Amino acid sequence: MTEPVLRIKGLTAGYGSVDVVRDVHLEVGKGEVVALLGPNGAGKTTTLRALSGLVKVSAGSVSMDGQDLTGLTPAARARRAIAHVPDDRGLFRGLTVAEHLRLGPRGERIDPDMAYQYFPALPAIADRRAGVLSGGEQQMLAVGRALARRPSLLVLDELSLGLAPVIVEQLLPVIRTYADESGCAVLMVEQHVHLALEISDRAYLMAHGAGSDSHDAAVLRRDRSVIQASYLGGQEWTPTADREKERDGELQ
Ligand SMILES: Nc1ncnc2c1ncn2[C@@H]1O[C@H](COP(=O)(O)OP(=O)(O)OP(=O)(O)O)[C@@H](O)[C@H]1O
Repeated sequence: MTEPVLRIKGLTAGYGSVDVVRDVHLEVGKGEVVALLGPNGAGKTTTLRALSGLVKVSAGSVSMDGQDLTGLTPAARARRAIAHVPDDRGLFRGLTVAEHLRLGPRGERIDPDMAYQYFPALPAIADRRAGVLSGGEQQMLAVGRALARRPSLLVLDELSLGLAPVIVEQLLPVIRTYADESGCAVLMVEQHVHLALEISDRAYLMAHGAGSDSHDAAVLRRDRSVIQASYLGGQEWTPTADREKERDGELQ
């Protein structure tokens, strides 16, 4: 079997002396889009931050292309072509779009054309400062900036935060296309479960700091019981989009 781009084994991590993520196992292959799903506080963001070296890991390992990243700083991991788009987007309000697309850790290749290719709306606003952009424009810039680094692993934390669903519906397919065309491995945390599963190959479900086995996204799209159990401990759960359709009488 070919080595996955990202392999997380038995990851236990947290803040101070408290581990909030325990024994999480996860893999993402070349060109795969994998969703990490789960309710608030499940430990999804902590898992992403741990793999990028931003949170203390007390057990387990994170490896990329078979190489253990333990002990590497976040900057060193970024040089290994991990691009992490945090949930606050990580932009500088006073810098323009073009300036953001020239930025990169020292010695790292930056290719603004990648950002402009995947987000054709960006060139027209290249001279605008990030602070005056709409939420959707900011998110295009945040993701575009990550793509400009030509990552092997793209880590996305709640792209949809603060965005209208219609904007999310436009953004997420770009991620799928990018993974297909570039071979980049994508790990994404997303609260819009329904939309995330539309573009994902597989998903892992987290609850109370623990992970799950991998689930095929197509199966989860058809059978919601697994997700229901993960999110609400068995309470009824329906994706927002489907709730709207149900209200409109489209679903039984
Ligand atoms: N900086 C921090 N210091 C201490 N505890 C934290 C810190 N950040 C998060 N936590 C705690 O760790 C647990 C997991 O949080 P995390 O943000 O990883 O969950 P999540 O699944 O991403 O949730 P959400 O979907 O709400 O963002 C929570 O109980 C949270 O309160």
